Amino acid sequence: MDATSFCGALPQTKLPASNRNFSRSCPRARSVVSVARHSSEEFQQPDKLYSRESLVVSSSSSANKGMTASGRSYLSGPVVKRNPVGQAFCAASVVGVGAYCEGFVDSHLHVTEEKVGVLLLNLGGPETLNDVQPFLFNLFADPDIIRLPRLFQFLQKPLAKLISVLRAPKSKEGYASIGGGSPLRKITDEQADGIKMALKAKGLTANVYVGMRYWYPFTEEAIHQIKKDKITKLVVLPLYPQFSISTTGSSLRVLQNIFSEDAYLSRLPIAIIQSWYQREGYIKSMADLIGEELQKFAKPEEVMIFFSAHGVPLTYVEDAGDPYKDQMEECIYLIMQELKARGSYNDHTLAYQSRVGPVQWLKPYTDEVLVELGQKGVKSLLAVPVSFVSEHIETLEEIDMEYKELALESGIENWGRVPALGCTSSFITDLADAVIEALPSAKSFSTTRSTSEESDRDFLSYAIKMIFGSVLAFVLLFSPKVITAFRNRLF
Ligand SMILES: C=CC1=C(C)c2cc3[nH]c(cc4nc(cc5[nH]c(cc1n2)c(C)c5CCC(=O)O)C(CCC(=O)O)=C4C)c(C)c3C=C
Ligand SMILES: [Fe+2]
Repeated sequence: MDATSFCGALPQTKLPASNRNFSRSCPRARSVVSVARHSSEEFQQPDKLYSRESLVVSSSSSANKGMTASGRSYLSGPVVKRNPVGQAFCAASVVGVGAYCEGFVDSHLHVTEEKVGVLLLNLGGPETLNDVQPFLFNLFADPDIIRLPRLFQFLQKPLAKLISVLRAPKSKEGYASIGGGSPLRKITDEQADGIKMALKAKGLTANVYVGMRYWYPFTEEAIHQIKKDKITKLVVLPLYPQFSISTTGSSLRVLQNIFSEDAYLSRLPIAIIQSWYQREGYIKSMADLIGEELQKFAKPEEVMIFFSAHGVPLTYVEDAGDPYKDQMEECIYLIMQELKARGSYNDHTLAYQSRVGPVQWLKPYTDEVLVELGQKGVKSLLAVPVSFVSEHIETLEEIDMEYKELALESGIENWGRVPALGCTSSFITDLADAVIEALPSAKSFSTTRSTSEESDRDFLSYAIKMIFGSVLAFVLLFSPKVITAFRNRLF
């Protein structure tokens, strides 16, 4: 077995002891987790900004509840901006990334009698060029990707059809250049096998399922199988380290819809790991990969580490309270702290890639920063994709081809790229630990009901949002900028 790979074979060597989490040493984080274990209601804040369909979302760390990030208090870094999103996924338990499992042995012994399932959530990608347009349709038909006010939601599908047809030729070119399809399904299946084996090696037998948001195997198929297998406890693990409304949030909304309408599923104890970007195992695995790539440069200490994250539209963060940007910044901070602890003091920067459409996205933009760095005289650059843990079109085509070419044209002479984590064994082991830590907090979906007062408040905020949203959508949809964007094929 490849020393760094956990996929494809049972581990030969003794697995490392359960990875501690960065937040473990933080007493505050510990108390957060104990709330998560005993009362999911305390996480629910129904008047928060992101509750399109009263889906309540939350990242699992203390950082997302407006506290100083657990990792930061541990490392005594700067304080993170308070984030407005801090909600639990309905009645299901939300698990702190640093879930502190006192009495784990008891819980563990108990869970061995259960039929445990792990559901990995991911985006999905077209497997052939013929899949590209329908895949894009599914993506743009998602109300968490194109956020229309309720009044205009009847336009969602026609708009998705239009944008997917217009964008398909450009996307097809991209997929053609990486072999004719997305590698996402294969890699995610391998990660699922790896997690299953890592869990087994830790004494927990579990079925691991893959549920994709926009392509096969769809989340609905995975849930169908979970029901068929009569799973008695489920851990939901999105394969996005950081939470975004557009990724984890969207997949959880699908789950919420399915679970709320099914008697068996609504009683199934479920734990959701909303984000895990500050887990020690993840941070260390990222630092390992960066360290290895740095050594390939003639002068590693002179290399600029360039974190490139997938962007989201600015309104997600500024208006809808998406914690994505804060979590991303904290994640980069933790990785850099880890590198410093290992003696690497490289300069670093963070930029956002892959914007789509005419609206403003998180800045700075990757392409613009690369040009600026080249102009400023940076000669060696190591690109680090940081929002996704598999190779995909945006690493293989956008970074490896487009951005590399742009960087070299802009004066950067030495280019490197850190591979995605994929099946790196320390990473897979850490995800398995996250599952084990989450398990005791599983709660059934049906244990909490919203009060009538909450419903009233929801209705009021819905009415306000609908009125303002409609006006905004009208202005946006028919603005010259959007019309120009279509003409210029920005979509
Ligand atoms: C954390 C990761 C991701 C975020 C956040 C995200 C938001 C987001 N994406 C689009 C539009 C597209 N994304 C596409 C592909 C794609 N997106 C991610 C990840 C995130 N997206 C991945 C991993 C992939 C690739 C899957 C694969 O096939 O390998 C595409 C299709 C490709 C293309 O045509 O460029 C689009 C379109 C939006 C609008 C958005 C936030 C609102
Ligand atoms: Fe995307």
